[in-house]
Amino acid sequence: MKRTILASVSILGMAMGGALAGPVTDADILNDGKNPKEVLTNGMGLQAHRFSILDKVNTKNVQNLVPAWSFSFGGEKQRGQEAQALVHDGMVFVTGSYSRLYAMDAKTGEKIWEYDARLPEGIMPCCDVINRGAAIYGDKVYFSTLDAQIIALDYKTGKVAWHKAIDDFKAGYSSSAAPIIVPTKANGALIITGVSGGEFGVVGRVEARDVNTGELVWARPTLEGLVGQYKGKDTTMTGKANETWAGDMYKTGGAATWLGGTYDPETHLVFFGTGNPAPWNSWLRPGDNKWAASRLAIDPENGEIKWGFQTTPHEGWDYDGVNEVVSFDLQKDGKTIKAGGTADRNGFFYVLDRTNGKFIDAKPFVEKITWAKEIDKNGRPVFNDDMRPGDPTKSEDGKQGKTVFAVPSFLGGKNQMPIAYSDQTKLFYIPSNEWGMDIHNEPVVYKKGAAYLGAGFNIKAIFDDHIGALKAFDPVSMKIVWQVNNKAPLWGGVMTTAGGLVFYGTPEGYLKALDAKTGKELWKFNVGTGIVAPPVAWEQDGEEYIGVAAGWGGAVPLWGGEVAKTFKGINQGGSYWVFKLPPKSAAN
Ligand SMILES: O=C(O)c1cc(C(=O)O)c2c(n1)C(=O)C(=O)c1cc(C(=O)O)[nH]c1-2
Ligand SMILES: [Ca+2]
Repeated sequence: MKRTILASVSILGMAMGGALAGPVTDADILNDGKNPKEVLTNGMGLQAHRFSILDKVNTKNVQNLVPAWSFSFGGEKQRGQEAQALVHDGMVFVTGSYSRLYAMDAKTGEKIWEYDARLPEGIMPCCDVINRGAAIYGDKVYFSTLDAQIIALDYKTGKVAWHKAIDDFKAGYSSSAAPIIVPTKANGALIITGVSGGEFGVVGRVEARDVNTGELVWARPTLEGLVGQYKGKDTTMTGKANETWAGDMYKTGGAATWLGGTYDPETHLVFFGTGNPAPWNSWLRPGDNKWAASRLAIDPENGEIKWGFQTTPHEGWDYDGVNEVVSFDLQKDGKTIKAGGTADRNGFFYVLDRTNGKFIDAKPFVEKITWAKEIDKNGRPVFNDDMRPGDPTKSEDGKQGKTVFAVPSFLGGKNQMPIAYSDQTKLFYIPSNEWGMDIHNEPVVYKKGAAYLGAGFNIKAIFDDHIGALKAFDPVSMKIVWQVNNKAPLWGGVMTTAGGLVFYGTPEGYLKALDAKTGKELWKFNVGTGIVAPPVAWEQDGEEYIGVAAGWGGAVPLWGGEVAKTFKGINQGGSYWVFKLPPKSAAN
């Protein structure tokens, strides 16, 4: 009897795409999200739905979920574990916050190998030691490090295949995002990454490298007035110099691409968001400051910009526009539109036509927004002028402009934690935060490798009972369908499944499962430290496994001002947790 069941499971497994052994191919990458035995991309599929087609764990049995294994990241000072894991060839790959990469046995959690990038003294990450995950292709697994390097390792042994510098960490560059793999016609599969360092006046860019050698194929600066590169030669300029920037300000203008990108095979476009323009003090840089606080669609063949959409022109509150563009089919007025959904740090959820960047709609996903009244029909915010921190040169001593209380705080309606889109409910699930800040501007001059803000701030709660709120958002009605509040700010990503579930973690240490239709809490488990990473699911020997990295940290404890003081009790750490249903007899 048992043999028959096993045999039928494996036949089904083959029909759905079995567990892959050996090198990861273009087809495997393009198929990610459709083969439940593998998780090959950040986003659980190139379009970043974070939707698992698995339904073995579902609304009826999720309350029985128990730990299968847990893995310690070991070492000292562990914290800020923001990475999404990858699963391939019976192995789980996850990056740790101190630029480490761990390979574990997917069934037992046993360590297979570990790689420590050994960070030098003097690195300058703005927002804690963090890393959001790896990429996998061929026989290699890839990740970038806080000292702005990118490293390829043999995925079976952890041996270094190549190692390249993205940029100079002493100039404020770092790297915190998971790279993405994109198959191209002209240059085969490319590994595409961004840069971090907007708080130090770096020059934001997206770049693509050869997966086999790490050689640079193209680079695309995000700041208007700078010239792109293709195979060592200059190409086109991004926009026109000084059209939306004054003087030379664009040369240290930020717009870092620090959250990484997504790729849409249907339009063959790579989408990257861009961070704050530098410095934060917006009085020093009159104009819209393109392409900071924007979304860019880039041609993966050569790095050309196909379209740009700026969410916060003349940004002045650190509303980085890096948030991921999730490609989805929008059913509206009897038509199917190739859309992109994105929950911006500025508190508005945008739906764009992803073929051309045309604005479709934007509505708030947080309860309160003060910096803008609304988004107009062209997609441009209608500013609340008295919510822009005052010009310091207009103050009595010229040193500190007027303080305003702006909502959301600079840590945003949403920050680094990725949203999910359910192919089943057609809803987006957004880990959001409701908070504000006192913010003022100060004079500042650019100095290489020094903080370049020209602002002071203090984040404060706006409601008594919650800061975090997980929202189910309908991109057709542009309304919130349900929300579940959380006392501490949510800082971990979301996964949704064909089992009708939404999984997410909280700083209080709970991994939770909700009913995707109603938001009803169906299960929770405390992992003993705050969760700031997105969960994943995969199938192993016919069972569904659910994994998440645990370890409180990231920007909230560092920059949370008054709010951070209330979370002193949450322990940091570093571990990977995996759950599954107990054997049939135990679960009834
Ligand atoms: O402008 C930038 O280059 C940049 C980079 C990063 C980063 O690399 O993590 C963050 C931010 N900005 C930022 O503004 C921010 O709030 C933030 C939070 C976090 C985090 O991981 O918790 N990173 C970053
Ligand atoms: Ca920033």
